[in-house]
Amino acid sequence: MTVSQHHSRPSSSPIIQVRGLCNRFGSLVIHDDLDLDLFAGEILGVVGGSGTGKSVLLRSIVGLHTPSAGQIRVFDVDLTELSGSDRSLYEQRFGVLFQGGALFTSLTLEQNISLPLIEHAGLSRSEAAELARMKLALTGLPPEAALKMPSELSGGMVKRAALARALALDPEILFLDEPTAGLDPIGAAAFDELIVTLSDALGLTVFLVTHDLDTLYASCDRVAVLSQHKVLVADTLEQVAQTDDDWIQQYFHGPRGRAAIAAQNRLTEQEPN
Ligand SMILES: Nc1ncnc2c1ncn2[C@@H]1O[C@H](COP(=O)(O)OP(=O)(O)OP(=O)(O)O)[C@@H](O)[C@H]1O
Repeated sequence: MTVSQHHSRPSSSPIIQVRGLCNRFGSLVIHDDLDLDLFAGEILGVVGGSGTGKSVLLRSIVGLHTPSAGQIRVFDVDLTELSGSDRSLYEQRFGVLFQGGALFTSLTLEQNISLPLIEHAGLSRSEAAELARMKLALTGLPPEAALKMPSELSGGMVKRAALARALALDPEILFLDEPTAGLDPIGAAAFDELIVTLSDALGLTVFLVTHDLDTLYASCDRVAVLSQHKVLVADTLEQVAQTDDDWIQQYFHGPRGRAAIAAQNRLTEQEPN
């Protein structure tokens, strides 16, 4: 059984519905009438060539970028129509892991994770510290990591700490922007597995922007491909890989694609029946 087969299949109710999304920067059109659904409980991998607007899509959904046009319905509410304070109540149900982790370099890991708990959940310093240590343990970090500064950690540990911070406020939807970028293959595989385990254990829905084919094979229930300013296809890996599109064919069936499929097949063969 592969890691992804451990994961439950998506339910039928979309938790996020993006409709007619348009994003332009001056004369540069990024998204034009883009539609996308994210289903409760699924891990959706979002891929596409460089500059196709994967990060802009993520930032539009989580409220860090105001789209040029379109609707973003989350939990059945159109976030683009809400005022700032109403919107931020919904946004607290999101956890976001940015590229590079974005931890405060002058704070220990425990302080980094305590911060949102003190600011948004109104916890005392000691309550927040206790919960922060629990979140760090959840992401597989040893207890002594709590008092370390980000600069004292390996890249993989920084990612785990940033994930712990994204999970601080018990989000329902986790957004990950290139979570395995910069990790070695072993660290990346361990991080993929952690995402699947946490998604299952915590009932998280995951929106995962990646270039990493191994991540798609190991973690994702569905894959959405951004191309020609839209979501060209959003389906299971097997279906997407068969789509008649130049970029998709090169991506899935080029040398790296073939290597990822071969690695996945070897994993499947090694598993006990
Ligand atoms: N605030 C901004 N102002 C102007 N242009 C922007 C802004 N944000 C993004 N862009 C442009 O929008 C395009 C899409 O950017 P985005 O970062 O979403 O691409 P991506 O698909 O995530 O790319 P990559 O895979 O390289 O990370 C790029 O051409 C980028 O330069």
